[in-house]
Amino acid sequence: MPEIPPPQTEIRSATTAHMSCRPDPLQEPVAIVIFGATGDLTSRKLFPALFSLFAGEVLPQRLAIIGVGRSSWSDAAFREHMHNQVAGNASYSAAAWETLAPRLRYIQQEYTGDYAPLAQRLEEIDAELGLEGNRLFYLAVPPTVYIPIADGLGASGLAAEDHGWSRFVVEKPFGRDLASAESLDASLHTHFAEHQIFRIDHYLAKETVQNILMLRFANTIFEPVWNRRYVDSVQILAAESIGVGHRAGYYDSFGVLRDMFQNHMMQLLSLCAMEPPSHFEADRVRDEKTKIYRSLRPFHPQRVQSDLVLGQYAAGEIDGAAVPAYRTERGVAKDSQTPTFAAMRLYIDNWRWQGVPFYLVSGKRLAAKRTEIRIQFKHVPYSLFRGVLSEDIAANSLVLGIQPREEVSLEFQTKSPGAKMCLRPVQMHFDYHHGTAGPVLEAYEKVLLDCLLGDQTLFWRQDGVELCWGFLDPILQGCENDPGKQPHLYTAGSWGPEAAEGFLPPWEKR
Ligand SMILES: NC(=O)C1=CN([C@@H]2O[C@H](COP(=O)(O)OP(=O)(O)OC[C@H]3O[C@@H](n4cnc5c(N)ncnc54)[C@H](OP(=O)(O)O)[C@@H]3O)[C@@H](O)[C@H]2O)C=CC1
Ligand SMILES: O=C1O[C@H](COP(=O)(O)O)[C@@H](O)[C@H](O)[C@H]1O
Repeated sequence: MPEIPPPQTEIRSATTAHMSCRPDPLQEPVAIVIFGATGDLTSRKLFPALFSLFAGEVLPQRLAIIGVGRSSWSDAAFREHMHNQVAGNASYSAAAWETLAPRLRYIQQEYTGDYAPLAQRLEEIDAELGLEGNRLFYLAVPPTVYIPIADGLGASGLAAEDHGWSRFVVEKPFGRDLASAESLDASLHTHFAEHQIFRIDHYLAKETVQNILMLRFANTIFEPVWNRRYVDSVQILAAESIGVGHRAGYYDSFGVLRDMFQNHMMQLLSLCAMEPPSHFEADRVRDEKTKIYRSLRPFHPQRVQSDLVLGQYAAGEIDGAAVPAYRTERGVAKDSQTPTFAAMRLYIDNWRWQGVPFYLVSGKRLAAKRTEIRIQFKHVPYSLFRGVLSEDIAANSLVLGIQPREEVSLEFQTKSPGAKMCLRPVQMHFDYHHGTAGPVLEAYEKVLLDCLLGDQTLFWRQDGVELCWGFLDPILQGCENDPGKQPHLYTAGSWGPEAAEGFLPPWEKR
């Protein structure tokens, strides 16, 4: 008998048109001013991304990367620290470093202090390097100092756009509830106009996340079935194997709902559920996302019990290594009730999605790092193979893999070769990296590039931020005021608490 080929079909790239996807070199001179330059985000993400863009000849030649912080670092210490962050990277080039290093400067600054000396120093660097007054202020600092920094920049004239542009980039969290998000926004708008404010969600810069809109709206075959008639459920999973690390102080007062759901999970949800915008343009795209947030069915108190499972990791093992319980992590309260896991079933009250459950699941210290979106289609309405097939016909699913592999796979049924009518589930599989002409931009490279281009398409707009807080606030209050809603413990290295099993079946096969 001939050997049956493996049940996997690979799709190859049909064209090399994506060659033109390499970013165009930026011409406009700029000073990139990073507040919190001595911190974790700058070291691990921002500087490596900037270095990679510079080595790839995307950043302009007339450039300064200016670290700002309370620590008394010198330019030399800043350069040495940043060099250590990139020296071992694949994109490292000694020649690029030699060219970039003189463009790195450090300025000591109290965040609540007088910003006149900072403004003066920026003027001097600007004049020295010919930066034409363009400034990107990136806040890689704890959210408690967002407002003092905005105030300082405003008071010293650095928010004004009289000579060149001035942009203000903030990391999440944008507040910790609706009221604080509104008040943060009001403070920022005292000094900056909306077109100057870039609210980052680095998930939007991940390749496969951007691909959701391309897949849906650059093809005709998916959209006709992308609705309640054919879709049984949509499952959005963002699983992490890491714990809270050095961020316990922040995390223990925020928890998974504020840390992952208010932002990344809501963005993934809206990209899957939104209507096609009339144009791929920042406000048209964000208008459609906003409509989804407005259509979220509110969580009544009973639904906090039935449609939400919270968890917190207990000690366990991941990849053969022992992992401590959340409550024993440094910086976490010994009796902490902060959830590190949540599984939520929500509904979108509009014509397209009426009755279709969306399952959102995210947690730390789970069995693996995996972010994916599964569009689970309905079963065939009627089987003409009854009595012929011994097994049930599995429903189709389309899986958009975001991490660790960026891929798309469609699962469907075929006949197994042979004399009998036997089912064979197969996958059509597209690996995002297959046939790619150039390196895929890392998320922070894309974020920084778009900030420099002034393109807000992949950034939050304040109405979306507020609508998502408006949806989550009653849930958070319901959980925090209900002693019966304490998180279920789950073993680190598992797929979450047993109580969540019904939310994203079947866990073990993932
Ligand atoms: N790290 C990450 O992976 C991610 C971080 N973020 C967000 O980015 C921002 C920065 O995060 P991260 O780099 O981890 O933060 P860090 O805790 O490393 O702090 C960054 C810098 O801010 C200054 N700083 C620290 N604590 C205080 C304080 N209480 N008051 C004033 N300044 C302080 C310090 O610089 P100095 O003392 O020199 O002034 C520090 O180096 C946060 O808003 C975070 O939520 C978002 C996504 C991922
Ligand atoms: O914003 C955050 O995201 C990370 C997960 O990001 P990823 O790109 O590694 O998936 C998460 O660990 C962190 O708690 C959260 O603040």
